[in-house]
Amino acid sequence: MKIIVGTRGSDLALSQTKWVIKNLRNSNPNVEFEIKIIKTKGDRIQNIALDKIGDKGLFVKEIEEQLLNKEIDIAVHSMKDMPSNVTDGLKFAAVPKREDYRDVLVLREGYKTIYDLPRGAKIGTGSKRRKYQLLKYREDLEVVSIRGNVGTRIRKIKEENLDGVVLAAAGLHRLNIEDEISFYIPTDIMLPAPAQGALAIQIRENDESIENIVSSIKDDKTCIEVEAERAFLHGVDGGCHIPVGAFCTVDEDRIKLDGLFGTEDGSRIVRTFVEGSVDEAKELGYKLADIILEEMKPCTE
Ligand SMILES: NCc1[nH]cc(CCC(=O)O)c1CC(=O)O
Repeated sequence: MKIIVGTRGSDLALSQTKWVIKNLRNSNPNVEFEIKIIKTKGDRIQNIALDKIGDKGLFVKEIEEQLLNKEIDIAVHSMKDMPSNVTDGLKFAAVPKREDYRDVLVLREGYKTIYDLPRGAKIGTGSKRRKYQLLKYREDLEVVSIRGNVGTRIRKIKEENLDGVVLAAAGLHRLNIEDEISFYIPTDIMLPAPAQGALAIQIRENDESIENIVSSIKDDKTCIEVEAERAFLHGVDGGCHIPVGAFCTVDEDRIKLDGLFGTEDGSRIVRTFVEGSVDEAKELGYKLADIILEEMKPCTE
């Protein structure tokens, strides 16, 4: 049996796809895997800020089409890039073990932590979630909008004379460039994006044989975390034009889910949490969304 695995062509996308295939091979030694690189709209448009393109699933649409057309059998994405509405005819197979969930700072030479940054330091990020949480913590910082894949964003520290950039730890770990990380931002300062560090393995809805193969690399704890965080994302109807963060921790049979949601201009940001049983991960995500939306109400009416 041969399985065609579709992915974007960025270094990060390829390294995570190879990681998935390596793990699938271990538990399915008789299956052959082949990588197919697919270019998406998000890869083609490089010069516009993501929140200005305003298109959910910018990095996934072309890949999903090939999955539906059976040109590929599996698609590997970063779960945090996946829109909260699932596409008809497709589903996510079991989620494998999550990488580091945290956001990190990559700083220019001379700075080691967020506490070293001088007044007015220039930090690059294209994400409103990162921007408004940074400013909430340190309103003197200057946040500069940047885009591009991980390597490009790190190069921009020198090219655009920044003091640092915010990135996901998971990306740097997967690219084996964790040496670049200066500082892991604690979650009380910065809540990660829903499902940050987790992978999405997407398959056709009724493809049982592929589903069985993929389920061999399922991680139960990650599945619970992702379920809760993405239910929250769905509940607030978040996309990349709005600041949304979520982070679930599992402790035996209990879970705690932190959520953050704000207005597009960052004038209001609400962060709170709920706790409950691991059996109600999804319900807790929606419950937290309701609580936060209720708290936001006075300013939207
Ligand atoms: N938005 C792009 C993107 N999608 C997934 C990751 C990192 C890996 C992950 O979170 O799974 C990144 C880069 C980043 O945010 O620094």
